[in-house]
Amino acid sequence: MTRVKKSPPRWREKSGAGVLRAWSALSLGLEAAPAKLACFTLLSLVGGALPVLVGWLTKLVIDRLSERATESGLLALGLALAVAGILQAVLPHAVGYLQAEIGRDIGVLAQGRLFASLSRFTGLQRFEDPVFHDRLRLAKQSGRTAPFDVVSGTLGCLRACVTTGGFLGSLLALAPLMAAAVLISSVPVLVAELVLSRRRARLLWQISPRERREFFYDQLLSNVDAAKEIRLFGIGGFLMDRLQRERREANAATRRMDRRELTTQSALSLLAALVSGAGLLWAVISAVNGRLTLGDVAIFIAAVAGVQVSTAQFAGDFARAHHAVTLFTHYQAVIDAEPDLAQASRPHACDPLEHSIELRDVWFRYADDQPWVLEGVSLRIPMGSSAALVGLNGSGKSTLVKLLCRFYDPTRGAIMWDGVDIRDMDAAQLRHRLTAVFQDFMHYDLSAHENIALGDLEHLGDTGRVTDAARRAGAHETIAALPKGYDTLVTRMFFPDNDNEDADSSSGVLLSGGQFQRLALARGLIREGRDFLILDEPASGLDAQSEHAMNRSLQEFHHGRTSLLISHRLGSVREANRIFVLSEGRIVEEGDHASLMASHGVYAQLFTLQAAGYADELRPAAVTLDAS
Ligand SMILES: Nc1ncnc2c1ncn2[C@@H]1O[C@H](COP(=O)(O)OP(=O)(O)OP(=O)(O)O)[C@@H](O)[C@H]1O
Repeated sequence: MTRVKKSPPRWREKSGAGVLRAWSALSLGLEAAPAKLACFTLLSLVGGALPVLVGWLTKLVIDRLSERATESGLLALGLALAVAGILQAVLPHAVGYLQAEIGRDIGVLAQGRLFASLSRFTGLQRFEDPVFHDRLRLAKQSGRTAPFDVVSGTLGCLRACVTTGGFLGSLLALAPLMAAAVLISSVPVLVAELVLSRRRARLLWQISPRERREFFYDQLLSNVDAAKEIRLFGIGGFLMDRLQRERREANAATRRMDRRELTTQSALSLLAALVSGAGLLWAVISAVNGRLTLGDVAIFIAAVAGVQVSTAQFAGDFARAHHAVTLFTHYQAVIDAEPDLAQASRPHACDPLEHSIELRDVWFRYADDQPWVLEGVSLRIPMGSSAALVGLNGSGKSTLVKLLCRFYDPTRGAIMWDGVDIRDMDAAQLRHRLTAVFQDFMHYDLSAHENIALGDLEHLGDTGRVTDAARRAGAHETIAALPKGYDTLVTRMFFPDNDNEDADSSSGVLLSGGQFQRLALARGLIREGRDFLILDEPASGLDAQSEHAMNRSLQEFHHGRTSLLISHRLGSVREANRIFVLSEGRIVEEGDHASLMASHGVYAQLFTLQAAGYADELRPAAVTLDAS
C-alpha cells in the first residue's frame, strides 16, 4: 500500500503567489455575497464620479452667475448640484451598511472554511506547534477581514481612478503642466504606502509570539482554575508584570512602525501641499490676467484637491488591499496545509478486531530535537483480553495511548490492527472502533446529559443509553440529585438558553473533580460495541470506595472485551490477563499478576511497596482488634 508522504507546511511566500491569493480572497467575497458586492461596486463607482460632477456643476453655476445667465438655466444647474450633494451625503451611509453586511457574510464563510480545514489535521502535532498557533490566530483574523479588504481596497482604487481621471481631464484642459506635477507627486505616495503595508504585515507576524504569550497570561489571570494558586502563592503581580512586558514590547514595535508612517506620510503630505499651493497661486494670477474665468478657478481648485485626495485614497486603498493580500497568506496557508499524518492513498478498511492489536518495535519521539519517549516497544493484546500498562511517571504510558489512537504515528516500527498497519487505515475509521478515557479528560461547559452523550453523537437523544453509561461509571446518583437531573448545566460559565437574560443562573452547578472524572468515564463507556477500550488512569480522582465500585463495574464491562488499562494503583490492574511494565520507554516485564509477583521484578517491588503502605497502617489496627 502506498502512502502519501507528509511534507512540512509551506509557510514561505512564492513569487507570483500574491496575485493568486488576491484572486482567492476576491472569490471568497464573490461567493459569500455576490449581489451585495455588485451593489457595492455600483455605489462605489457612482461615489467616485460624484466629486467630479459636483466640481463641474459648481464651475458652471459660478460662470453663469458671473455671465448673469437666465434664471431657468441656473435653476436646473442648482437643482442638479443639490441632487449631487444629497447623493454625496447619503452614499457613504449606504456603502457603509453594505460594507458591514458583506463583511459579516464573508466572516461566516471564511470561519466555516477555516474550521473545516482544521478537521483535516487528524493528529495532534499541528496543535502543539507554536508557529502554527500564530498562523492560526492571524488566519482567523485575516479570514474575517482580508477578503473584504481586498474587495473594498480594489473597488476603492477603481473609485479613486474614476475621480482622478475626471479631475485630471479637467486639469489637463486648464493647465497640462499642473496635471503632470500632481500626477508625478502622487507616485512617491503610492510607493511609500506599498512599502509601509508590507512592513505592517511583517510586523504583525513578528509580534505574534508576543501576543500569544500575552494571551496566555491574560487567560491565566482571568481563569477560575488558576485563581486558587495565583491567590495562594501571590503570583498575580508577577504574572501581570509579564503580561504587561509582552504588551509593552509589542507596543514598542508598533510604535516604531507608527513613527515611520508618521514621518513618511507627513513628508508626502507636505509635498502635496506645496504642489497644490503653487497651483493655487498660478490659478489666481491667471484669473487676474484674465486667462481663467471664476468658474475655471473653482474647478481648478476642486481638481487639484480632488486629484490629490483621490490619489492618496488610491494609494491607501491599494496599500490596504496589498496588506490584506499579504495577511491572507496565513489564511491560505492553513487552508492549504498538508494533513499532519501520512494518509494512505487507498486506505485499508478498519474491520472489527478478530485477532489482536500489536506494537512492533515502536520508537517514538515528539519531534526530531526531542528525546526518545518509546524505545522499541513490542507488545500484543489478543482480542477479548484485558491488558494493563504500569510504570513510573514519564515512562511513556500516555504517549503509547496516543499512538494507539493514532494522534501521532510511530517514528519507527508499527502498530498493527489484525496484522494491518494502522497508518494504512483512515484515522476516523480506526477511532470509530475505539473508545478511550484520557488521563487529562475534558469537562464540557454543557449539561450532564450532553457531557456523556458527546461520546457517541449518534445517540445524543438516547436518555436510556446515557443513563446506563452513567450508572456503569458510578455517576448516576450524583447526576440524578442535581437540580435539573441530567439536564443540569455542569458549569457556571453560561446561563441556560445562552442569551436569555431572565434565565435562572443558579441552575448551573459545578461538580467535584472526581464527579467530573466519572462523567468522562461515562462518556467513554457510552460508546458501546467498540472493539478496543482504553482507560488511562480512569480512577485517579476517585475516593477509595468509589474506586472499588468502579473497578468492579469495569471488570464486568471488560469481560470478553479487548482493553488496556493504565493505572498507578496496582490493585486495579491485578485482574488483567496481561500486565506490561514500561520503564524509560521499554517494556521490561510482562505477565499476569501472579507470575510477575513470582519473578520479584519491578512490578513486584512496586506492588509490594504500595501494599506495604496500607499494611503498615492496618497492622496496629489488627493488633488492637486482636487484643480486644
Ligand atoms: N506533547 C508532548 N510533547 C513533547 N513531549 C511530551 C509530550 N507529551 C509527553 N511528553 C514527554 O514524554 C514523556 C512521557 O510522557 P507520558 O505522558 O507518556 O508519560 P506517562 O508514563 O504517561 O507519565 P505519567 O505516569 O506521569 O502520566 C515525558 O518525558 C514527557 O515530557
